Amino acid sequence: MTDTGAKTGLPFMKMHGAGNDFVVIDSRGRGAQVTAGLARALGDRNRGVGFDQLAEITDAEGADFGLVFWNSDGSQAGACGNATRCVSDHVMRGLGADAVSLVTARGALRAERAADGRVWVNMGAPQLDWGSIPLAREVDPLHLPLPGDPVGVGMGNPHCVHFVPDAEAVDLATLGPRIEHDPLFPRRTNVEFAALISPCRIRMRVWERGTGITLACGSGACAVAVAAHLRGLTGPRVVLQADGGELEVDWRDDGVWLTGPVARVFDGVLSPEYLAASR
Ligand SMILES: N[C@H](CCC[C@H](N)C(=O)O)C(=O)O
Repeated sequence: MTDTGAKTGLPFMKMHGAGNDFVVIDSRGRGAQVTAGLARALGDRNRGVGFDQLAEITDAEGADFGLVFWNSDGSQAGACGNATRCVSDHVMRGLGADAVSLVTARGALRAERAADGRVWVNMGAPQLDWGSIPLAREVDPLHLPLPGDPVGVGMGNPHCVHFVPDAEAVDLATLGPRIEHDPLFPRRTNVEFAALISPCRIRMRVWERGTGITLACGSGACAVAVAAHLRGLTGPRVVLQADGGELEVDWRDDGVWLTGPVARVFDGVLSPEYLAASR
């Protein structure tokens, strides 16, 4: 019988990458455990555990593992760079390896441990055509027809990147949800505000679709780096200074590589009563 945690509860890990925080549930060998209802309940920072994303590790054919991502509003996300890095670190430790292959909604990805302990993931090529981002109609993603002349970038999930002189001066809590729900984005969007510090350093702040303001966003960092390079502001390699720490992005021929710190904070067990009430 599949273990659903009804008797013994459901183990989880709490992790973060540059303050972008995650609950991770390992469902390998027992089938999917997470529902939209459980994601919403667990995402509540008062009545659950609290997270920016919930990542569920699954079995995957032809790869070391699979990953499914949930936002705290119960919606799914096609990509999550920082959770991918955190979970890859955990799986590499288990395997005693310095590289792993994984599968997400985006397709096959690869992650590697760097000599300094940070974890790289190749997030794949950016999606730069309006249909794949996706946008509601055929417009130029490099100059979206919205206030502030933002750039649209898909990294397996949609991003709307604004370049501003001063990221601190942006009213993210007001603008973020307004742009997230703009009709130009049929699946809503993640929203970034970025200020150029130098040709290899950018200050960024992010409003995440389905979650709100977060301290960092890996796919968002990739989207900002891609947008900045396409606009001729930076080279292909850039450091992104998020609220919770630094991420580094290197846009190479084989994809957009993202690295940064990873941390496993604690392990816990969701009680059977909580699971019964939340699923
Ligand atoms: N924190 C994540 C991105 C979450 C994106 C999610 N909010 C979406 O709906 O696309 C990251 O490190 O890439």
